[in-house]
Amino acid sequence: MFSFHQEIDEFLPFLFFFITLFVLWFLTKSRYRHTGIKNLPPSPPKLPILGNLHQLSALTHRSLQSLAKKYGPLMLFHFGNKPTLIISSANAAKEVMKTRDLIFADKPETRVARRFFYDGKDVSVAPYGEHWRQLKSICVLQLLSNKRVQSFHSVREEETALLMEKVSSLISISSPLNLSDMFVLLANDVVCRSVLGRKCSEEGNGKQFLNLLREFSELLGNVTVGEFIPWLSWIDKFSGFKARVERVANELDEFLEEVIHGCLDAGQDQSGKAVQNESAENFLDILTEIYKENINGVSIDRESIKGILLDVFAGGTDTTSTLLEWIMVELLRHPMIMKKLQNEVRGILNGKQGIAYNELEKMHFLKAVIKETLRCHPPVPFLARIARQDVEIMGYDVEAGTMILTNSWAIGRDPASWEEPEKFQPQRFLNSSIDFRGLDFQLIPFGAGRRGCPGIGFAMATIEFTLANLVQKFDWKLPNGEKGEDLDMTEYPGVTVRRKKPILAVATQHCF
Ligand code: HEM
Repeated sequence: MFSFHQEIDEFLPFLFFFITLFVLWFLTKSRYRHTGIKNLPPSPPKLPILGNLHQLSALTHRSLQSLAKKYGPLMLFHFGNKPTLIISSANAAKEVMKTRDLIFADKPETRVARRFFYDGKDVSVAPYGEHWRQLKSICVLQLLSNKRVQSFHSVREEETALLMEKVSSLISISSPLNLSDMFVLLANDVVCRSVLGRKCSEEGNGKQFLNLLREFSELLGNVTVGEFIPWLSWIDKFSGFKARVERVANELDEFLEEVIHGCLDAGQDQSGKAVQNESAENFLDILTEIYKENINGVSIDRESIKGILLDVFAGGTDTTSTLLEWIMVELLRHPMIMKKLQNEVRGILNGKQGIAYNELEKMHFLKAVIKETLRCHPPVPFLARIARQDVEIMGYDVEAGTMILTNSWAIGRDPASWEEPEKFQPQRFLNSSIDFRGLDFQLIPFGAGRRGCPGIGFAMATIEFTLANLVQKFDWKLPNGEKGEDLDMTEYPGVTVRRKKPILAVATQHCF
């Protein structure tokens, strides 16, 4: 008989062999479970727990551009332990938003976005699927199609005329004009009148609404530790971030409830309530009809209505005003370009005051100025997506669930796509077919593919018309003899990146 010790002695080599096998199997398995893949994009070194979060500055588009110069146009980041692919070249963007658009048709669900957009019940962060498709097609057909955009022509004319009157009236007091504030008001009045048939800014809490939209953009663009490392979310509470999100979300909700109250609860016009609509059927009327009647089998609930309204108010206000602001900043920095633009616009209009849309079509330099501004200052610098399955991009493996951030700001300044990318040169577009509608991936300020912006036509109609009026009727310069080259170009972070300081300018009436 073997003693116990003898048994152990003989068994030990076997035990050792099996343990080694098990450890090897476990290590291999866990490695593949974590990466699941063979060829990952290059990554900057990361810290435990934080991952690469410490490498981001408040102006994330800039910090990621610098890192892309070192690590290449596809970089794998970890926000906490969340894998995030940063795209910084036109070719890689095309892979994501064209070649494999369907795989990347989902949007990341951040806590802040979920809170603001009623758990993805709107268009912009809704998961890809039937609900999103229905809401997006309602937005396009009922508000943003060419036909609808043309039907709001008189709204744009009236609001632009008001802006011109305001500029004229302020010239006499010869103090600088705050163009930033004027553009926010103009963009918001145009979108509110098109959507609701009335101006939000003229209602009791209208001014507060504009401030709320600004704060909303700032909070939505924030990268917080708690978002990516849930057990550290107490930091967001401690810093007051969570409380700010709650306050802004509640105040926005209150505002949206008030806005739709007239249509949904007060029996529409029958009650003779104090809701003054300009047209019998505006966008909100259509939304509420669908809500009540389930028209054509489409159904939306009250939260979806609020989500869509927030999409179009935010999409139509902050982005449009930010772009107008950057256009004027660049024109004031480049007086020769301003002069060339004025010559074009004044030449085509030949002293005439009103501007017809077919005249805008002839203003090629004006369109080039807008494109060049969108290249240098895309108001929304990141296009966010989620990989819905494992996929390969440009030879690299990307895991399902990876967040994709396409840095359209960096792509617009990529020397591989643009000559002298840091220079503001609208003439580069004069003999070029490159456009911003999502087909030329070196210029994607509106995104591209299924999740691309549906508001391009709406935004461009306002921007072209306003810009043509501003440069036709007035001459512009910086206040206090400030020189263009000294203008502070510091940006303010947010989901929309605008200039940190409002743009102040002095206008003089042009004599025809
Ligand atoms: C200069 C003006 C504008 C800019 C720069 C802009 C930019 C963008 C960008 C970058 C996206 C994300 C696209 C992507 O991920 O591929 C987007 C989405 C969107 N935009 Fe705009 N936008 C502008 C004006 C507007 C306007 C005027 C509206 C409506 C009134 C609007 C409504 C939307 C909506 C609803 C989405 C979500 C689309 C989806 O997820 O399917 N935008 N916009």
